[in-house]
Amino acid sequence: MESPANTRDINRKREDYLEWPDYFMATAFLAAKRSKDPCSQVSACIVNEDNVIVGIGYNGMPKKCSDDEFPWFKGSKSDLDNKYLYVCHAELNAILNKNSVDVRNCTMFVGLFPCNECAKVIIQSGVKQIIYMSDKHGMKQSTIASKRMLDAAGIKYKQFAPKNRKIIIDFDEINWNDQNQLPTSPVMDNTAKLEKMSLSNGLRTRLDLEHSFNGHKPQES
Ligand SMILES: O=c1ccn([C@H]2C[C@H](O)[C@@H](COP(=O)(O)O)O2)c(=O)[nH]1
Repeated sequence: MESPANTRDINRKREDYLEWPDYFMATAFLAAKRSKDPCSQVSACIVNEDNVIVGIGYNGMPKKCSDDEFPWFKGSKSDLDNKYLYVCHAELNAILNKNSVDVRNCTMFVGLFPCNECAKVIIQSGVKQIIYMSDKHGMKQSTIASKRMLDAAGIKYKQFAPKNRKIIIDFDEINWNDQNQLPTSPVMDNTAKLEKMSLSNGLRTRLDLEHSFNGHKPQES
């Protein structure tokens, strides 16, 4: 759990930082917020062996298939009027969105246990481990088939055990230590002033500098 801002010690390494697994699952859950699916917002975050995120995706209509025009129903009599024939699954999107050469030996963090179609793509892509949050469709044949294929392919899967049940993102938090900044030193040496001169715009800073050299001007280059 994060400590409230006003109880933090600004001189000690934070102990309440997000650990990798919570960070990756939270990243997946954040991406899921982009999904337009009214029932299940699913997403996947692919991480390589160096803990670098190499792909993120969520369930959504394919590119150029407007999510205002294609259906989000699931109970319509005609399959053509339901979402299932159209939606790209989160896992597929995450793999297609990869920003690395491939996703071999990567771990996939997913909200929902991958269906059989996603399992096929996961196996072919070389992902070696799946960490999932929910197995709510565990009794469905598509999930049973998925597990059968993943087992055969030697891909490990395990349910996520979060350290934090809730992670709150507060856009105002960046300003929490506004009042706790160390005061700037009253004695600024000439080196610092030279750096300042190169960083900020000309005349005023230059005049400061000339003043601090007690009248001995630095040579013009
Ligand atoms: O492995 C999966 C399985 C499903 N999805 C997507 C496809 C749909 O948009 C929803 C499932 O909708 P329900 O209303 O819960 O049946 O989840 C996925 O991305 N990956």
